[in-house]
Amino acid sequence: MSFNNCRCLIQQISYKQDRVLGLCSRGVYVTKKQKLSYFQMPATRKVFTLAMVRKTNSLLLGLKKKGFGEGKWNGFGGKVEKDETVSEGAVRELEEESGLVAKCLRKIGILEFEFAGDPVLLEVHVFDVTHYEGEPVETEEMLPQWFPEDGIPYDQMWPDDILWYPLYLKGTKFKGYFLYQGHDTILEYTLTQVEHLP
Ligand SMILES: Nc1nc2c([nH]c(=O)n2[C@H]2C[C@H](O)[C@@H](COP(=O)(O)OP(=O)(O)OP(=O)(O)O)O2)c(=O)[nH]1
Repeated sequence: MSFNNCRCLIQQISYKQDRVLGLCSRGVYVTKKQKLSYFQMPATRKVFTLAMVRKTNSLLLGLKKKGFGEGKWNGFGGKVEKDETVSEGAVRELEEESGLVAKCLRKIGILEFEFAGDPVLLEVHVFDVTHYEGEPVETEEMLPQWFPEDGIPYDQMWPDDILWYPLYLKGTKFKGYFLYQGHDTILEYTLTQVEHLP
């Protein structure tokens, strides 16, 4: 375990006799005495998939009709279940949410999301899908629609999307970390191009 699991905002205040060292990304004030035990506590990690479906110069997005991310346009995906691999989860979620059956998946990114005050870290594996069978259909969760690559509705999407879509669209693999306050504000982030992904 390392201290990297916890990222501190520079917000130093005094707290009783002990000195508060920072406000952890999980929204908890950390004192010197608490530092070791708290910083060594890893976030609960949940693994998700996100399938990006593409054809020439167009991208298929779905309007999320309910649940997490409701009202936002996004790729298709969800939680990976215990008895499946990440790729199997990506294929299953894409079919459940859009009716499409992926014939070829290429992993293009890994994104991590934390929300201040929430101990859960979301690990999202992003896949490019250019070969598939079927036609997109509206499902309980998503309303699919094709968008031209130069007309992506970023103002109705997660705020991080406008940062990493350009890498995805030019075929660059990437890794990113985003710390959110609520669902609309990015407090801090890192985004890097990588050669290989696990
Ligand atoms: N583009 C984008 N996608 C995101 C972000 N954060 C985030 O979780 N996602 C993706 C990952 C998943 O594909 C999806 C969330 O999955 P979900 O909550 O719908 O999962 P699920 O269908 O298994 O959940 P459930 O409703 O069945 O409980 O949103 C983000 O900031 N940007």
